[in-house]
Amino acid sequence: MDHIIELVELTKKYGDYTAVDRLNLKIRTGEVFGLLGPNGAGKSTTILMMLGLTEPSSGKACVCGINATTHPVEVKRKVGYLPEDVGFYEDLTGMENLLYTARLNGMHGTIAQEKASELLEKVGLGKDANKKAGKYSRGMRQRLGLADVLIKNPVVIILDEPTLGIDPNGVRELLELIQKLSREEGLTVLLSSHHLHQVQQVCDRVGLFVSGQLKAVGNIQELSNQLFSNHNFMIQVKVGGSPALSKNGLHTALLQLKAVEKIDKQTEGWINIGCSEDITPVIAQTIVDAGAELYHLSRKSYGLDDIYQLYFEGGKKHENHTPSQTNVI
Ligand SMILES: Nc1ncnc2c1ncn2[C@@H]1O[C@H](COP(=O)(O)OP(=O)(O)OP(=O)(O)O)[C@@H](O)[C@H]1O
Repeated sequence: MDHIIELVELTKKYGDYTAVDRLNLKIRTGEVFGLLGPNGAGKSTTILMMLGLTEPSSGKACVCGINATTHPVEVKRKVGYLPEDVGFYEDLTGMENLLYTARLNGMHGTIAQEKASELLEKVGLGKDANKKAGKYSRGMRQRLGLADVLIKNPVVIILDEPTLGIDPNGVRELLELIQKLSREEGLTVLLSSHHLHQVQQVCDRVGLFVSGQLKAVGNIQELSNQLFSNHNFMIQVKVGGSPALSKNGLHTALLQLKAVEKIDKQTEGWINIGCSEDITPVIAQTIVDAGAELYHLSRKSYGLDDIYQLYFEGGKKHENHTPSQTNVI
């Protein structure tokens, strides 16, 4: 099966309010997919529909080819779900909590013991296996949550804001662990978050959610191409020399280049040049030929920051937007 999750025109309304609006999305087997969007964008509602925990108003959500609304129990057997806040028996140890889940899933005796130990090692809690869950830090609880999800042998894991409230080191460790699990075990991971940097770090592809709608899907390069197709290459230069020359002669010379689509002059000699193709050497030559002094030249590419800003802070920013990621030539 190429696509392990398939959402077709998935919609959820609460009265007149549309929380999820005609969502179409296919997630490939084995990929780490990020649902990225601000609070209230509809990520959790989408996840609940995938798990069969809330009914869509229209459309459908299929996981492993199974309709989550009509066959929620079958879907739950395939999917491990780690909610924002995992509940554990605080007086039981990490190991005892895992054994409890194992028993609920029909796993007993030595097999359950071995599996629980293996998973605790895998999530980095080997040394803390016999510590009470109530004494675990937030990061440790999330890692125990991952082990708790994995003991059910799922093929898909869905993580809702897994890094919330964890310190930066813990976040890094958890994300590395999620990525490793996906690579080593062939697991499909769906991760919901509003932390763009975390999503960028760990996800193969990202879906951008805004007000219940999926605005764009792809890896960072694809998103960048979809959203900034007007100016595929932004070349930034800092020039000096005669003010008259840089104001008129150079501007005209640059605009005469076929690939140049837009020129934004900034202060202190900085100029952003939007181009349809990478003509970095030609721009350098044009500046020198125009008699200006070239102090800096770099090609910028759009990162998730720019993409996020475009959608979450309004389209107006797009026009004057300065990309954040710089490849200095
Ligand atoms: N049971 C409900 N009744 C009415 N409105 C709801 C209900 N559940 C969610 N909503 C609304 O639907 C919208 C989407 O909520 P949802 O929790 O899916 O967003 P989210 O992207 O997961 O946000 P967060 O990151 O804050 O969890 C929000 O405006 C929310 O208030």
